[in-house]
Amino acid sequence: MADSGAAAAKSGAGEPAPTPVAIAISGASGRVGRRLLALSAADSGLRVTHALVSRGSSSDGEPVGKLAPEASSLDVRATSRGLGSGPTVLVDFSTPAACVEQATAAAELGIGLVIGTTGLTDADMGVLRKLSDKVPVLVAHNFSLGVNLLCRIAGEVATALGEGFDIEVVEAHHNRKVDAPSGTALGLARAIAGALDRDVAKDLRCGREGPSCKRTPREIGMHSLRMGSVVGDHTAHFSSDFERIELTHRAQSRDVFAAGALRAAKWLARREAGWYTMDDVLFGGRASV
Ligand SMILES: NC(=O)C1=CN([C@@H]2O[C@H](COP(=O)(O)OP(=O)(O)OC[C@H]3O[C@@H](n4cnc5c(N)ncnc54)[C@H](OP(=O)(O)O)[C@@H]3O)[C@@H](O)[C@H]2O)C=CC1
Ligand SMILES: O=C(O)C1=N[C@H](C(=O)O)C[C@H](O)C1
Repeated sequence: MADSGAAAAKSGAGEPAPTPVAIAISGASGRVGRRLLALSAADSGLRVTHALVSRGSSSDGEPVGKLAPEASSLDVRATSRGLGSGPTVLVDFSTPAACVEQATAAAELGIGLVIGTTGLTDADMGVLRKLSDKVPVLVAHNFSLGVNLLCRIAGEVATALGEGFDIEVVEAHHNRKVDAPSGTALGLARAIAGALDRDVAKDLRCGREGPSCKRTPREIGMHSLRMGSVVGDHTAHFSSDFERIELTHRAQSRDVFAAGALRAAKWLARREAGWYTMDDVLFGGRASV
């Protein structure tokens, strides 16, 4: 590991350094996957055992240093051959289909799951829920502290304002993002809907078009912008006829997602089988901030 010397020094004379948590990264060749490799290589509390890529990936067989130069010290090659024994936790930032496939295989081996992939269907979520009978599973639409705080605050603002405010969520992302609305925007809408006793299945309205699309009082509007290299912006708008509140989070670097997911992996490595969220990691599962 890159700073194992520093870790030994930190642990104090005579104290053995804690055993690093062994992780596999799925989606290792992706935008987030590469940052996961880079940050884990610099973390003496982690050991990367596998860097999973798709069958047919141009990265298959490459040393991980080719995917992220900061990970050149790791003696690991990207592989499409799946997991063997070794990792305690699988960290997945891939595609919905790959996520379900890799997670199912990992759970068979008793490996815990940290899932960052968005665009999962209800059926996909059902599969992951079932896997949590066997292994610890943590699914998060966003691993940043700020977004998880934003969701809580937005729920509290919605409760305090009550009815009478129009609510619209606007998200912006880079032009390579495949799913819309973002998982985070959906999570934000769910937090607001929960606070107001609304139901996203009925009250969420994605976009508006046409001659008769006047908003209804209960609807939560949702709008997705795709442009350039935006890492991830989310705003919840609350507006009456007289005043407006806008709660905004802007991610400035993908490292905020990668660092949050690695923190979650270390936390999950010590947990029993079950279903967990970032609330458990960041706020100890407390109901309010
Ligand atoms: N929860 C959060 O905080 C965040 C979630 N995300 C989500 O994470 C996901 C990935 O995002 P991003 O990194 O930008 O996307 P990318 O498209 O850059 O990366 C996804 C990677 O998955 C790989 N992949 C495809 N199939 C498989 C497979 N069977 N096994 C392993 N890897 C596979 C692909 O490449 P290859 O073919 O080379 O394997 C690709 O590199 C998205 O759903 C995104 O919305 C993104 C940011 C933050
Ligand atoms: O695809 C992305 O990039 C992101 N996806 C996540 C989402 O869908 O919410 C999180 C983040 O906003 C970046």
